[in-house]
Amino acid sequence: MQLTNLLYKVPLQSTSGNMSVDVMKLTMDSRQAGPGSLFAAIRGTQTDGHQFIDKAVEQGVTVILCEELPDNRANDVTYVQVQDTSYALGLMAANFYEHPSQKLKLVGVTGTNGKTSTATLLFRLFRQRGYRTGLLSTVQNQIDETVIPATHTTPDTIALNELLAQMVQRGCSHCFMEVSSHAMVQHRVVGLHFAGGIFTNITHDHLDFHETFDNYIKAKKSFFDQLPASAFALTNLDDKRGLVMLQNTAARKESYSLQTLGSFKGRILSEGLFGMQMDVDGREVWFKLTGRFNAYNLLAVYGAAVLLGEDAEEVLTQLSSLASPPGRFEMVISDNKIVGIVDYAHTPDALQNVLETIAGLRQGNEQVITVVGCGGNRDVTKRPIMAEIACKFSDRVILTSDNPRNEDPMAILEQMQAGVPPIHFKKTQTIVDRHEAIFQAVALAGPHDVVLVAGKGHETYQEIKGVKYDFDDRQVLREAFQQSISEK
Ligand SMILES: CC(=O)N[C@H]1[C@@H](OP(=O)(O)OP(=O)(O)OC[C@H]2O[C@@H](n3ccc(=O)[nH]c3=O)[C@H](O)[C@@H]2O)O[C@H](CO)[C@@H](O)[C@@H]1O[C@H](C)C(=O)N[C@@H](C)C(=O)N[C@H](CCC(=O)O)C(=O)O
Ligand SMILES: Nc1ncnc2c1ncn2[C@@H]1O[C@H](COP(=O)(O)OP(=O)(O)OP(=O)(O)O)[C@@H](O)[C@H]1O
Repeated sequence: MQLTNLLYKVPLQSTSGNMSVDVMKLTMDSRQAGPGSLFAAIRGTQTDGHQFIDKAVEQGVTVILCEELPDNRANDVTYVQVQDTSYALGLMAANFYEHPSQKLKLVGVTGTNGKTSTATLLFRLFRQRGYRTGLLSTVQNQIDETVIPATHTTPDTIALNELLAQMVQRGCSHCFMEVSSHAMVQHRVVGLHFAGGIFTNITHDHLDFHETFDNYIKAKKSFFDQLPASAFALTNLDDKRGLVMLQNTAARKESYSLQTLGSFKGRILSEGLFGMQMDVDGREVWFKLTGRFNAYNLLAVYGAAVLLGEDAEEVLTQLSSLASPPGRFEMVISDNKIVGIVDYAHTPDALQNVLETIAGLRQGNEQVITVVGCGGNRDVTKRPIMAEIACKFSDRVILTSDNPRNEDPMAILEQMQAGVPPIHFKKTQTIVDRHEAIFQAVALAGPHDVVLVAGKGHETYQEIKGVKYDFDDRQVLREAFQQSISEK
């Protein structure tokens, strides 16, 4: 695409060099730059892309997009200076891929918890209704039946537009995507045309990146601020910040609630480990998913589908047959009836929700045994809080490693231990090795007891010092169940 076309609607500060050059590729990584490509220099969290401009030029790059022009400029390279490279790159990526988001009904889901569940349920529902559909989520990206591994919750702006373009090419009519707060701050969705936005909830998370809760709220809200008037903005009225999210949106304001009068209303009538009965806008429906948090997700999915023009009754019938997304309250039951639950709860709020849900489903005096850890190189403030929550709602707790990444696993566990109240010391154990921790939890369990393995959900690896080792909580649980049965 000719550079001038690529720069359509991009606010420029200055340019130098040939503006009629053809750009065949966009990249924000100098290592990927070469002849025919445009290298966007982005100031990141670890380093400043401007430092790699010379490298990109050495490799024969055609265009440099930057905030600060280098002193020594190459004659055969075009330089485009903008105020904010990430923002400009967002607009350019949409231009480059010819605005795929305008050719789809694109719905974004944002919030601390429930994004993957809500987006995945929408994706499955729309596929079941016969639409070719796309999904961009933490667990995986998908174009109809084709699975494409995901590296981020929200891909970078180039990858994102490319994926949307592939969806259009494959005849998709809808795409459901997660919009993380990181994506908003880094302008990953700038230039996209959304048909709708959904807010799930906001609680303590990612303060390592946003620094204050206020900044985190602002990042989430900015998604709704940028929605067009033609879109819907569907919020959770039961969340304290539900209405704040919609304060400045141009989109049509819609809401859902389990407690008050929203555009879409739900009520849990009864629930068990294997499903729940709800009243949704006056219709009684049985869902395979359980727990109050899933009631919110289902209501958001139902509301969004209706706002996209689908028939309410048909939507509810089809939703009732859908199962949980991978690693979200996923059950593994042993032959001797120990109930294993693998859940991606890696925030204090999610952990509390899952444990409260389990407590609500208890029928007798079954024990709840929780195995939980916290990731390394991420928000440290949640570590003691998660340990405290685990203790408050469980009969036995095993603190263990999550993805320690580059941190010392024992140091993370010490920070978690600091949150264990003295009255709970006796029921708490620390086992660094996650495999051993899960085996120990199963060894402590009897029939009908619940072993909750929290934090890693669908992940099939454990990341230790830059290496991803094979590790799947569901698989380890199955092995532990087998061993416990052969020993008894
Ligand atoms: C904190 C964060 O969001 N980081 C993302 C960011 O990296 P960064 O800002 O640290 O980049 P950097 O390493 O400082 O480099 C700055 C620039 O120099 C460039 N560079 C660097 C080296 C070089 O030799 N040449 C070169 O050009 C880099 O390509 C980059 O453009 O930009 C990179 C390129 O898009 C992302 O891959 C990276 O995601 C990292 C891997 C990450 O872990 N992100 C997580 C925190 C994230 O985004 N999470 C949210 C979900 C959160 C949730 O809800 O759970 C997500 O949407 O996935
Ligand atoms: N609506 C909800 N409210 C609160 N907790 C939820 C909700 N939905 C799911 N959860 C809990 O949060 C965990 C993560 O759910 P989910 O993956 O859907 O959220 P997410 O927002 O996509 O998080 P991430 O981007 O980190 O994957 C689940 O395993 C469950 O414990």
